[in-house]
Amino acid sequence: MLLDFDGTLTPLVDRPEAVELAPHVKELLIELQRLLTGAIAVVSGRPLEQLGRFLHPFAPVMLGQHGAQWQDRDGHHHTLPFDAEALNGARVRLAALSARHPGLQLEDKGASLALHYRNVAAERLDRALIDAHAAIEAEASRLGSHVVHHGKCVFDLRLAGSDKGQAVDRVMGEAPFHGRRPVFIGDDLTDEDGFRAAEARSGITIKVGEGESRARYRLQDPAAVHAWLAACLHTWRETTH
Ligand SMILES: O=P(O)(O)OC[C@H]1O[C@H](O[C@H]2O[C@H](CO)[C@@H](O)[C@H](O)[C@H]2O)[C@H](O)[C@@H](O)[C@@H]1O
Repeated sequence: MLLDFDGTLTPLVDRPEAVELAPHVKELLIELQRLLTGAIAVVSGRPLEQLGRFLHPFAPVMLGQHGAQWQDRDGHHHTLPFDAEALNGARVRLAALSARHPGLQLEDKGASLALHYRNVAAERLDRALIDAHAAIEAEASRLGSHVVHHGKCVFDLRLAGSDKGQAVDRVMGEAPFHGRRPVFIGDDLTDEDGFRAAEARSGITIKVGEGESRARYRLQDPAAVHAWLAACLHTWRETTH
């Protein structure tokens, strides 16, 4: 079971730090983890440290920053290499830009940066989008190590060289996932790579919400995801007794 986080496990909220996973959903996920003998992973654009905090005490296999960060069997975190000093330059310039645009928020993810525009007022949005897009593309060209990904009300300056498809391959190559059929659930463009990789392994793919997708199935929103997971848990419990 491979789950995206924002927009899939949790509803989207105004600020990245304001997200919360309800205690009953954590309990559900912990139960699923037990039943699936550990074969449950969260594959997210967020950094691992954040994910660990938001999910606690649920502690699944985690892949962060769209696959550029992962945990090994001993729980150690790994990140694709990048030039921290060069990224710091980008961080300083993008922070200055966000200070000039009310509502524009810079998220520092360690190895990647995101410019969120969900809270920019409608009358300022066009200008903010033009400036934010130009600035973040310029930083991607300067760095060479990063690419721009346009997510939900966000420009993500993420590490190149990996995506959620590679994250799925990484997870599925190891126990306890190896040899099982993946189920990938996600809501955003970045999850399409995960769907492709899951399909290649005859997996089940579920898109959350509206919009074009290569996924085979559809759930309306995170509440529907929770209900579906609860139904799976119920059925699997019945069949394993
Ligand atoms: O791959 P995901 O787990 O879906 O992460 C994608 C991005 O999610 C977060 O941003 C999104 O959710 C925020 C909180 O609901 C919302 O305010 C924002 O507009 C969304 O884009 C996160 O902050 C990013 O770092 C992730 O890349």
